Amino acid sequence: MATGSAVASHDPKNDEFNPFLSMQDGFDTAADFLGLEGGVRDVLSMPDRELTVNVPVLMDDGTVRVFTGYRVQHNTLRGPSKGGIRFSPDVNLDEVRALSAWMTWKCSVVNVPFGGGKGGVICDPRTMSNGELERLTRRYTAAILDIIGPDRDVPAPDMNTNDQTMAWIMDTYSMHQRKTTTAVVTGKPLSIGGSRGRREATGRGVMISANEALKMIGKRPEDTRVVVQGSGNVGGLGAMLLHREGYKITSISDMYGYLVNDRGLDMPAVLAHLNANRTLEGYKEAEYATDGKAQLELDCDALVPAATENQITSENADRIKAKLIVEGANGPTTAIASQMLAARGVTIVPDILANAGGVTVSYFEWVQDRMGYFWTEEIVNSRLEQIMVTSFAEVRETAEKYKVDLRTGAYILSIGRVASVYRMRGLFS
Ligand SMILES: NC(=O)C1=CN([C@@H]2O[C@H](COP(=O)(O)OP(=O)(O)OC[C@H]3O[C@@H](n4cnc5c(N)ncnc54)[C@H](O)[C@@H]3O)[C@@H](O)[C@H]2O)C=CC1
Ligand SMILES: O=C(O)CCC(=O)C(=O)O
Repeated sequence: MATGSAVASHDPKNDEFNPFLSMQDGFDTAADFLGLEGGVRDVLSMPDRELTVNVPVLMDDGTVRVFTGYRVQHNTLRGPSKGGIRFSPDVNLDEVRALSAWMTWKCSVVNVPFGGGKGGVICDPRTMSNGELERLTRRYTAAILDIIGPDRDVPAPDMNTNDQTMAWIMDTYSMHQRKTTTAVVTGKPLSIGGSRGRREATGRGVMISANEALKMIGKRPEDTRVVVQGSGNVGGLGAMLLHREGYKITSISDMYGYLVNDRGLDMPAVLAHLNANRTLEGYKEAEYATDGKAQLELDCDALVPAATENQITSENADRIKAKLIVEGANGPTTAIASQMLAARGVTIVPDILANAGGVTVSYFEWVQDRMGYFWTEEIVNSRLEQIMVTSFAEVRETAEKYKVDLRTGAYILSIGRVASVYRMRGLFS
């Protein structure tokens, strides 16, 4: 069997920015600490299954365009694969492979009974109408239909997809099954089997992780100035919840620019402005700037990258001023940058822990759909808090035991759990 590195496109100049290689760097380090034997190591370092589809979509102007999409299932040892679907012009197979592997480790860190999967479609949703997005979503769903399902692989929202996208997926799948099957996706609208609390869950998990990290480094939310990159589901709602908790959000961005106010932003007002205008620009109570890269280097106590991969790299790691980074996005810090920051004593709460609130409440949604019995928001939030706090403590204990940073601790904990299931189930021979 080939090793995982054989599947990643290898280009020495761009290796730092290949998310799959970044993921493998963390995997290899943890596998060395765990002394993982060859066969288990090989099988866990590469995806179980990769599906590429090219789907024709009727555009509003009467033409037909073909869109390429992927669904990668990294691992199903602990349960059905689980993970979001993103729509973006930057989607590529190595990215989806990395994201699917991170889902395996994430589900294992928070100990929910899923493996990891991820999907993506190369498209620019900003230039597409609602009708075009619906037709694309339905054709993509039909193309991956054979490999998804409540007991196989359960998609969810990610960048540029939302509860409406999940409703279309659920409906398309259900039409083909000839029965309503709500548990095929999570992150759905409440009226069709969504869970209370799922929309805010990833941001809530980021907030809980920040609270736990502050306890660890001996700081209080009121004394913590936070810069947030991204103002979508994770960044926007995460910033709102941090603000409510007493943190001072001094800057927030979207893909076009960022706001700064050293006295702290009024987050409800910022999000109301963003909802009304689709841009942060024009918000009166803060400065607005467009050089997004400079935002990450602003003076602050904590940085929450909640947009996309490869934002903190060997290029800017030395100029990052934050002493705490809570990774809302998947893979925002490259492996090299992570080492540079660790050497400077910066604490990083890694993505597979910090943003695991989303998949945790997705798990709750899947359970509720299968029971046909729905929980109150208080129950969802308190169970989420319990899982996040326990997982943080377990990652911290593992990191202390092996004398490593939190990222390596999280990888050791999660890969160790998956490997033990692998040994318990036995090899198919
Ligand atoms: N939605 C979810 O439940 C989860 C999402 N994530 C991860 O969190 C990240 C963000 O996802 P969502 O908030 O769901 O996406 P989203 O589409 O709701 O929001 C993305 C935000 O990032 C901004 N953005 C995109 N590229 C940027 C750039 N280069 N610089 C600055 N801002 C940029 C966009 O303008 C937008 O504000 C992704 O890495 C995703 O994989 C992780 C766990 C769960
Ligand atoms: O809610 C889920 O199932 C997965 C969300 C996701 O894609 C992620 O955690 O990166």
